[in-house]
Amino acid sequence: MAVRVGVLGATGAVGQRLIQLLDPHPDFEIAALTASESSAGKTYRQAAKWRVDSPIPADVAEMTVTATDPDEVPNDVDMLFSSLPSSIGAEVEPPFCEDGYVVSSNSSNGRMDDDIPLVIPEVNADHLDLLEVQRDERGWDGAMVKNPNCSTITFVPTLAALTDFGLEKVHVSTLQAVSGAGYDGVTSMEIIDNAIPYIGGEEDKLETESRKLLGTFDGAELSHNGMSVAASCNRIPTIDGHLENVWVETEDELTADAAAEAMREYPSLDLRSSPDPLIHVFDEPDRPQPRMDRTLGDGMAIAAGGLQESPFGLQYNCLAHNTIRGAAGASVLNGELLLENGYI
Ligand SMILES: N[C@@H](CC=O)C(=O)O
Repeated sequence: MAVRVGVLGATGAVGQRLIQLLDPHPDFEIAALTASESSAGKTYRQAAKWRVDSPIPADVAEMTVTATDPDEVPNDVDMLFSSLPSSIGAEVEPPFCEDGYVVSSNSSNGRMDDDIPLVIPEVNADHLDLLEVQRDERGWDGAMVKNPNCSTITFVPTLAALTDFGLEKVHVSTLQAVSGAGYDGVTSMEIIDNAIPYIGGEEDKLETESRKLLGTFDGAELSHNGMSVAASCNRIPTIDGHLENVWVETEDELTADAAAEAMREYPSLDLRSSPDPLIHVFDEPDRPQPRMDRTLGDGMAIAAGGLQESPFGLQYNCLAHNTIRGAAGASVLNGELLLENGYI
């Protein structure tokens, strides 16, 4: 039987992607939609300005949107997918967990908290056991798991494939699509014929989240990975798909061929939304490209290419669909992991 789920922040860009992915999902049934007070009481069709590239699901369109409040969500809803703005997430997600809901959240609040698992299932599924620590410390009946920021998700799986070589220093420069900023994020006058070499708070997310994701959990505490990471983030006029240029210095010698093999062989998981292969490595020197490669693996694969040895270590490019693998798809995948591990 499908698990009844709710979407918190259902009218926003990631909320809409969540609905697009959850509506046909055989393990989940959308049973609650929440948004701001101004949307409460409206049908979803009235409340959301639907902009996803497939029709609004007919059954979801007629559902009534409620306020984002535990008292408004039916008790038989077992899991919540959250894509709230972080300031609102920080305020309302914990009360849902106290009330017994299991929350898979894309919101950035709490991602770096010691007792909140930050998870990419194919990379660090074992960090989910941190939920036992979380429940002990917070006294929650529910639980909270976070997925990382979209630009972090794009490069961390490629680093995970290289950990056996001993990661020491990582430099990453991003070319991020406009959808990452949300529908009203950058105006057309700002971004057409332009590139903006600043995305507020983004560099810190890449630098800190990557070290948490590649850290080790000993059953009680999580130690962050000791590698150093420097990031530089740029907004460019693509719609979807974050492209990143990466340089990695390792303890052991790392050739481009060995890196390509490690990435190609990096295992996927037996979860519905996990693609196989997880990392698609291109031999063509001009790939991956956002428009051509962002939908690999239904938007859940990581693409890599341009692997070469450089004076700053291994150099390569990687790409992921930022609103699918980098946001809504990441939360759904964490939901599948929670389900498989008996948290629902
Ligand atoms: N913070 C990211 C969101 C991911 O798509 C961005 O600004 O691009």
